[in-house]
Amino acid sequence: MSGEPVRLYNSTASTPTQREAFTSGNVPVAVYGLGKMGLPLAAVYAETAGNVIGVDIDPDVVETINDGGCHVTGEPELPEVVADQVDRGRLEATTDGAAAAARASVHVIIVPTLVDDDEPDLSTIEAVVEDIAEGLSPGDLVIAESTLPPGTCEDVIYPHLAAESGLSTGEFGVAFCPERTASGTALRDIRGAYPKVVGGIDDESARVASLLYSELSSNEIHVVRDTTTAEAVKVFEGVYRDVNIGLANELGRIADDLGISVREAIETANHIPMCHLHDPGPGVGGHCIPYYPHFLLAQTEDPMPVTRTARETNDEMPAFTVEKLERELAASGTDIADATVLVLGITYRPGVEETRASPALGVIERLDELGAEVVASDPLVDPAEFGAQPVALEELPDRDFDGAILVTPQAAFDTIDWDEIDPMVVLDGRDALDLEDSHHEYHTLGGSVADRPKIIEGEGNENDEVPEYLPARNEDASASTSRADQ
Ligand SMILES: NC(=O)C1=CN([C@@H]2O[C@H](COP(=O)(O)OP(=O)(O)OC[C@H]3O[C@@H](n4cnc5c(N)ncnc54)[C@H](O)[C@@H]3O)[C@@H](O)[C@H]2O)C=CC1
Ligand SMILES: CC(=O)N[C@@H]1[C@@H](OP(=O)(O)OP(=O)(O)OC[C@H]2O[C@@H](n3ccc(=O)[nH]c3=O)[C@H](O)[C@@H]2O)O[C@H](C(=O)O)[C@@H](O)[C@@H]1O
Repeated sequence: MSGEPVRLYNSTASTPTQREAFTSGNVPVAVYGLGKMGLPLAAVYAETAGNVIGVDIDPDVVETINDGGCHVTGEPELPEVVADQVDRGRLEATTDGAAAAARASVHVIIVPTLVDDDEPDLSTIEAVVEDIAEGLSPGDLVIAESTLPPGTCEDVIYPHLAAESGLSTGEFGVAFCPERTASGTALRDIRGAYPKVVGGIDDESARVASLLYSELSSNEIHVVRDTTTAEAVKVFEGVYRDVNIGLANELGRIADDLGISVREAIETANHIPMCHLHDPGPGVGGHCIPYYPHFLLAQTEDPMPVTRTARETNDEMPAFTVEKLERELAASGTDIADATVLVLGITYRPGVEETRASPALGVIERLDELGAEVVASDPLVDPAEFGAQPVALEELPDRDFDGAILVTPQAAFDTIDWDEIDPMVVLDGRDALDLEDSHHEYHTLGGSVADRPKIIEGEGNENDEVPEYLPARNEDASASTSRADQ
């Protein structure tokens, strides 16, 4: 970088000149939070603009990155990109957020927004805002990528930055540009798997953020009216998922009453575009989906019964799962209080080293309450840290279990030779095992798609395309019907 940092907010330079300044490293970018999302984001900023200062409060994280290492696991290509960008001096890390803020002219917030007793916890966000404010200069842009309760940028971040920095609003910009990324595909997602949503506290903030993300991402930039709308987009995506998982779990729970495989019915129903039923399971984990509904529930007087009930349904699933096993054990003459139960999978999703709100925690807790001896296996975390006795997969044939619950289908579980393990009652929470014909008593949550629908090829419709279903926003039903007949 040559000389003073270039500051883009309120810049009068031409757009090509501003783009050139950004991509040639003259717009230093500070990224606050170098975790599962922050490090991939910092890496893509570095490969795009070549002048990134990553900030994390964890000195081990900072040291690892400055040594060219990568502490985030399960992200293809990330270790190589981080090593290369650090080696070329395009990415560095520090624990000093204020010093990083003083050097940067774009500040990106990607630290956790958690929930404490169903109330959003913005303490981490506010700590980062304090750091940024110490180094904020006229012409800077602050971008929040952490998922936030709608209204946070406008009511908390923007005024807080102005008050703490002494700058007046209009001298610096704030934008909300949500992180639409899932662990395991972070680089692909950030580089453009999905359109990038941009909401500015003012038009100039939206302009600068759009310019930056049109360089980072190959996908469209969707500019919405303001930061609150952008915050709502992200939270709504998460609430949509939580509500639909709640519906899937509610349908899965009546599989036995209906005497069907609900999963087979779901897979078949999902062949039409107006149906996108999700998967039943033992619960909803991670520090995102279980939290996002509370970002709305906590800030409206409206009871929001659909959102609230789905959240409650998902929260009940770990206990429901254990009580289903309890019933099946009792039916085979075993009292769960005298049982030894194996729990397979503790992280919230396969291959992701994250246990926050994992259904396994509720499963272990409920088994414990019922008096069972709980043994568990997970290749990514130590079960002993979660109240279960660890067991290695190779030991399973030598152990005596009354029951087992599969919570999270880690890839390593494919190596289990179930024929070598003494018969037990198995409850497969994710339809991940194939034990129908084994010597175990096998049950699932919601049935199995082993009995997939038989598809008999048709002649195909005239234009061989699945007809559009949802009428476009401004079209009336007749127009859309005629479209559907096309
Ligand atoms: N994990 C995911 O799948 C997605 C997460 N998000 C959003 O991104 C946020 C971050 O998620 P992850 O990266 O998964 O979290 P994470 O827990 O993996 O990483 C957070 C990092 O921030 C650091 N940190 C905490 N306080 C800090 C501070 N005051 N200053 C600087 N660094 C600090 C921590 O040391 C940690 O390294 C989430 O809370 C969510 O809002 C959005 C999309 C996907
Ligand atoms: C709307 C949406 O799909 N959001 C994604 C989600 O990713 P996340 O890593 O939280 O995983 P997830 O696939 O939603 O799973 C969350 C939890 O829900 C469970 N789950 C998921 C889907 C399903 O049909 N049934 C089900 O029980 C999973 O087992 C897991 O315990 O949340 C991310 C986020 O915002 O943090 C987001 O970027 C991702 O795109």
